[in-house]
Amino acid sequence: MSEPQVDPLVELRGVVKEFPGARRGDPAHRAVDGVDLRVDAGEIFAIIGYSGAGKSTLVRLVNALEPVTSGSVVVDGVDVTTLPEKGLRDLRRGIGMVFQQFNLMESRTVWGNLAFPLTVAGVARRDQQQRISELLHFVGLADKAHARVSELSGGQKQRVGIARALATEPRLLLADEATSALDPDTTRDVLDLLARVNRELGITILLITHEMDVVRRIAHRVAVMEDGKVVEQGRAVDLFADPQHPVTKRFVGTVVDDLPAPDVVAALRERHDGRFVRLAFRQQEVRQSEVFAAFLRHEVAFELVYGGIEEVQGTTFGNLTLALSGDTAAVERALAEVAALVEWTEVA
Ligand SMILES: Nc1ncnc2c1ncn2[C@@H]1O[C@H](COP(=O)(O)OP(=O)(O)OP(=O)(O)O)[C@@H](O)[C@H]1O
Repeated sequence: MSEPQVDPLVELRGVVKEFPGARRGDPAHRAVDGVDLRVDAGEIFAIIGYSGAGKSTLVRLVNALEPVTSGSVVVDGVDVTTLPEKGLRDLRRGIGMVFQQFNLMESRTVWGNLAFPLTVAGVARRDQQQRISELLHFVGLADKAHARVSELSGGQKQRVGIARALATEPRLLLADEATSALDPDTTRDVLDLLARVNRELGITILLITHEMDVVRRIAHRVAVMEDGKVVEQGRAVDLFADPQHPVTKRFVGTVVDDLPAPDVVAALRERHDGRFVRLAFRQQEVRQSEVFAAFLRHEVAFELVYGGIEEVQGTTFGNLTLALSGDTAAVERALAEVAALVEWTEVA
């Protein structure tokens, strides 16, 4: 079955960005190295990579804060690499930005921070009132309108940051490490808010992060960057279930326990007899109960010693390491049946 056609909102083709070397005569530094990327209207697309991978530079090319060295960047049907000044202003008005350090006017009130982009966009004062009030309700800060930003918590500041980004009704939101300065609970709240922005307002979100948990929680699709290149991209569920590139595997490993480390296995062996096998649950259709029933039918005792099941965009997957004990032949028979349901590997 072919996927339904969705219009791309952002399309990068063969994009290269070089910065001049630090000293004269130094070779140019390629921060973005031949990137092809397509963000569909209505989705949450994540770019993940370690520090220096080129994520921030890539995002700055999308809103044309930096010119590309070569390649094309098309946003909402317009090639931004050739836009004159007026076109750039229109482009940026259609793109909301959310930053790691919030970039708010700290000494001004929440209201003042939200009024600013509206004034710049030429929205009359009486219309600003209505819009700001809607925005504050949407982000859950209706009672903070007249508080100074400096009095707010980090999570509240980021809510203001998101409200400000939404003020001029953009089609696209660029979020650069929007939750990296926040604690885990606050991160969850802010990610929930971004998911609502996407779902309820229909705004496309391109976010960059170095945390796979952010991807797991809200991204529909993801691109993994290393050394300026996209090394792997696809649906978030597919990348979690079957990462190919070593960098992707490392990122997925931060969220999903893969195999217990050798010292963990050694410690587990002191407490558990029998064979250790790892079961890889990769599809929603495979129910754990069916797998466990196979062991029970063959009178094989099992104990879960490591791993866990995660959920990504409604699909469950994960790895469970079991200690199996029972008659050797019975264990073999049970594993033969289990192999028809899930992939299993011996844990040495
Ligand atoms: N204005 C600039 N001049 C020179 N080099 C730059 C400039 N901006 C970025 N770079 C270099 O380009 C590379 C990619 O940087 P970039 O900030 O895009 O990476 P990143 O993946 O966003 O990492 P981080 O999360 O640390 O910001 C780095 O080697 C960086 O030093």
